[in-house]
Amino acid sequence: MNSPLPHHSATRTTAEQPDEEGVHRQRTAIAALGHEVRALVDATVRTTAAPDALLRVAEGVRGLAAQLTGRRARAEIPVVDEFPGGARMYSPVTGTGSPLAPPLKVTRLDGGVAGTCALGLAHEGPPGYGHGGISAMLLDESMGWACATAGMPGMTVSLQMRYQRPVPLEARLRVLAHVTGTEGRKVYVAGSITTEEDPSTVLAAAEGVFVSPDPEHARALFPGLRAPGGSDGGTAVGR
Ligand SMILES: CCCCC/C=C\C/C=C\C/C=C\C/C=C\CCCC(=O)SCCNC(=O)CCNC(=O)[C@H](O)C(C)(C)COP(=O)(O)OP(=O)(O)OC[C@H]1O[C@@H](n2cnc3c(N)ncnc32)[C@H](O)[C@@H]1OP(=O)(O)O
Repeated sequence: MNSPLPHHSATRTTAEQPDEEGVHRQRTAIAALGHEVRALVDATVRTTAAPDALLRVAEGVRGLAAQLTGRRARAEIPVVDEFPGGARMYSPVTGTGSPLAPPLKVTRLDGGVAGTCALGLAHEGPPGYGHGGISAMLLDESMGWACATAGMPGMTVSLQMRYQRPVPLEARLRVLAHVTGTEGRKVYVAGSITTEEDPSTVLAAAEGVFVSPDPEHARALFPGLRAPGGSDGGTAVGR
C-alpha cells in the first residue's frame, strides 16, 4: 500500500508466505477493518453521548477486540508487508490497516514524492487544527519515502520543523518531499505541507537528515530483514 517503489526486495524471514491471492485478500480485509476502526475513533472523539451510552459501547468494543485473535511479536514483519520499500499495512502514517493513520497516500513524483490525506478530530492540536506532532509525522514519513524512492531508504536522525500556519482539520492536504543532497550514507531532505486548495501557502515545512544504516547495523536493528540477495518469494504490493 502506498508504496512508490518497485517491490522486488523480498526481505521477510517468515517461513509461511501465503500466495498472492491470499495476501491480497488479507490486505483487503485489513484495510476494511482499519477503515471501520478509524470511523469508530472519529465517532469516539466527536460523540456527545451520555455516560450510560459510552459505557455500553466500551463493553461492546471490548467484546469485539476479543475476536481479534493471534498476536504478532514486536519485531515481526507482517506477512502482508514488505520491508523496506513496500507495503506497511499498519504504519501509523500510511497504513490502511492502522486506526492511527489518516492514512497518508504517497505517490512518486519527478524528483520526490507527494502525499495526500485529510486530518480528523482525532489529530487535533489547537481546536480545529492539526497537532504539530501529526504534521511532523506526515513530513517525516513523506521525507522517508523521498529517500527510499531515491534508492537510499534510511532512518531519521534529524528533523527540523517550521510551523508557519495552522493546518486545518478536514481539509485535503498535500505533503511534498524531495532529496536535496547526499553525503555518504546521509540523505538531506526537505518537505512541506499545504492544503490542496491553496498549494502556494506553506503551512508547515521541514528539513531532515536521514541515514541508511550499514547492512550489519540494519540486520541487528531489524531481525526480520534478510541478508542482501536473500529471497522469500514475496509478492507484489496490492494497492
Ligand atoms: C536496508 C535497511 C534499511 C532500513 C531503513 C529503515 C527505515 C526505512 C523504512 C522504509 C523506507 C520507506 C519509507 C520510509 C518511511 C518512513 C520513514 C520513517 C523514518 C523513521 O521514523 S525512523 C525512526 C526514528 N529514527 C531513529 O530511530 C533513528 C535512531 N538512530 C539510529 O539508530 C542510528 O543513528 C542510525 C542506525 C540511523 C545510524 O547509526 P550509524 O551508527 O549507522 O551511523 P552513525 O552514527 O555512524 O552516523 C552516520 C552519519 O550520520 C551523521 N549523523 C548522525 N546523527 C546525526 C544528526 N542527528 N544530524 C546530522 N547528522 C547526523 C553522523 O555524523 C555520520 O556522518 P558522517 O559519516 O559524515 O560522520
